[in-house]
Amino acid sequence: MAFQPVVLSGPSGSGKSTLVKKLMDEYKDCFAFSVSHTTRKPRPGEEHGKDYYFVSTDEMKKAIQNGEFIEHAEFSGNFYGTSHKAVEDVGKTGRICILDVDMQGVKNIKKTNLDPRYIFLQPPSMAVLEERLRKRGTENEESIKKRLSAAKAELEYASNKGTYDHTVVNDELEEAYEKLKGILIQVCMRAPHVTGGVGPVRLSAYVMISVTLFLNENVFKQKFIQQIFGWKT
Ligand SMILES: Nc1ncnc2c1ncn2[C@@H]1O[C@H](COP(=O)(O)OP(=O)(O)OP(=O)(O)O)[C@@H](O)[C@H]1O
Repeated sequence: MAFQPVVLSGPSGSGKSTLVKKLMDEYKDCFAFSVSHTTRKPRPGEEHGKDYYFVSTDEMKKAIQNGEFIEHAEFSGNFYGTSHKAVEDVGKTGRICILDVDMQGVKNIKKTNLDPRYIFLQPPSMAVLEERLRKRGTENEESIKKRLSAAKAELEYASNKGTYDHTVVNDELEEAYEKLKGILIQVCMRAPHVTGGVGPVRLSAYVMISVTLFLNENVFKQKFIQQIFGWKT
């Protein structure tokens, strides 16, 4: 059984990398990024097939024409893309594939038959977003302005009903993280939301999920569920 991939999107500075890092640190066997293709040259230490699939521009263009990519983009003269196969490969390992993409990536994915769960990470306000981007210290003034203006468009797009399956407001980091985990449990279960339940509801949900996952031999996902439900192994 392959799990539904998860698309995590949100303005630059909304906290996507921060939350995904927390998730991967805590549940490294449950989630993975797909390996992207790029036409840029490998940097020292980067491995083909692990960090990226390094391909020539000709190969990349052909693959794009063949419809092999879920989404692709060009940045400073190089192509980058996520192939259908790369996402399928993650699914085959029994992990949930996380795609961290911008609004354009979401629009492109919506044109494919990937059928992921779409999660929007929303900053508490534009003022907080600006403050976080400034504090991060990675952008110059021009880049901050560009990101804030893109953020407005992203928020507007996200406000259209049905664009995203879930919205997580990243105000308090721990709260946002817990909410994200609750959504991911739903992806694991492909069943209605149960994390808000207490006592017997949580227990029966836990038993149901465990049996399902056991039958599917996804033992490490049982661990994920156990940890999330507070039953440490
Ligand atoms: N809940 C939070 N409270 C305070 N600071 C936060 C919170 N979440 C993230 N941050 C900080 O905000 C900054 C932006 O977060 P992060 O780099 O994860 O965003 P991003 O969405 O991955 O951005 P980009 O798309 O540009 O990669 C980081 O410095 C991070 O430490």
